[in-house]
Amino acid sequence: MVWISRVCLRKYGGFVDNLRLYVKGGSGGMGLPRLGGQGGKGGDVWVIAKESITLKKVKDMYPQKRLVAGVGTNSSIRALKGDKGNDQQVFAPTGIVVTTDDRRILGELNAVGDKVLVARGGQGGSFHMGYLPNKGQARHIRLDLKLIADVGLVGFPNAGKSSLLAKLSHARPQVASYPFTTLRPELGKIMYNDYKQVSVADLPGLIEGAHMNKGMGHKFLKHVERTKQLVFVVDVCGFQLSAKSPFRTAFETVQLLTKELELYSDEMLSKPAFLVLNKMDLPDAEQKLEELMGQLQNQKDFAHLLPDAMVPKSSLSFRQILPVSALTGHGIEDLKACIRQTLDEQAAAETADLHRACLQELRETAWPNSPKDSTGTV
Ligand SMILES: Nc1nc2c(ncn2[C@@H]2O[C@H](COP(=O)(O)OP(=O)(O)OP(=O)(O)O)[C@@H](O)[C@H]2O)c(=O)[nH]1
Ligand SMILES: [Mg+2]
Repeated sequence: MVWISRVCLRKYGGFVDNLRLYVKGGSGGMGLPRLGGQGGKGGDVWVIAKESITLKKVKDMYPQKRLVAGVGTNSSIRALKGDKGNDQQVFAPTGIVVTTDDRRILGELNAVGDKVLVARGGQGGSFHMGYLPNKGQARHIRLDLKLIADVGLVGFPNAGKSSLLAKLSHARPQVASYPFTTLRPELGKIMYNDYKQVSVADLPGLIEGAHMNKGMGHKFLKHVERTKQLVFVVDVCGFQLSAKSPFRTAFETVQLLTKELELYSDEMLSKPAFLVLNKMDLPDAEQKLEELMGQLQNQKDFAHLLPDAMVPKSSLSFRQILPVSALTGHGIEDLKACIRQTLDEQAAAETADLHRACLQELRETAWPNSPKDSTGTV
């Protein structure tokens, strides 16, 4: 069955980022006892990554909400071995994680052409099975879209995330002076002089209490689960959601954002993170920046500013703290350079890890009995 929250659809303008489908492999064909014939295997159901497709299109493409593969043909006098049933293929965009209803991961679609087997066809009847065929595997699966970007922008509403994306890249996301202007994730690409491209995801604003489904909740955080870096975008002059909500200084905002990420998943906080203090063109900005730097250096002394439940367990150590103005462009080139440098360092570390693993494997093959060396040096 295709599942999609109607509220979500209404609220986020038809953007579909998850889909639930019923899939069933085809049953096998009957064996032929008289001549020892074997029935054909039932067809399988596959999810395959394809270009230029969205989950919304997938949803529209399968209004029947069920995908059942073909049945294997029976064994007969003319064809003792029955034919395999037709496979069913569901095309989906890249960036999809395919899970069962109980969240067991069946596979991921990271590149065009990646395939995940989601329902196996039943075996055809044969001598060993008393010539009776097996039914195909049947279950519900979920296709969950997680954008694949190098960098994710996270921040409270109105902090200037979309303005920053527009300054960093050619993307033109909607920008406005009210909270929750961005209703769905947007991607942009930073182009460097050496033609390297780095993708950046702008997300709808997070607010305190997002883990309790306040505002847009946590659901969009899944899109930054796989990014390599996080950029916290904070209005240096603070933020107030509405007249009834408390005013939050930049320091409190950093704490609250860290808490929300921590509540979503500890892994989020293990990524390299930058703190971007936006709106440095505003009159009080320099003074606020100084105040914030003092507070960040002595975080424990200022923990009392928020109720205990809102203070994160661990404090984030940012790779860099960058004052910028998405309006004037001040500090944007520095931010681009920091992002690039860290990505290059991460890539170099990954390559070194890979070399170490290859060396270790070579060593184990060549000298199976040699002691293991965690550094991989042969
Ligand atoms: N003065 C000043 N205003 C800015 C700056 N950056 C953004 N703004 C303004 O702040 C408001 C919010 O900007 P957005 O880019 O829409 O903020 P956002 O974080 O994407 O907001 P949501 O999508 O609601 O989460 C807009 O009115 C922008 O023009 C800046 O550097 N300086
Ligand atoms: Mg926005």
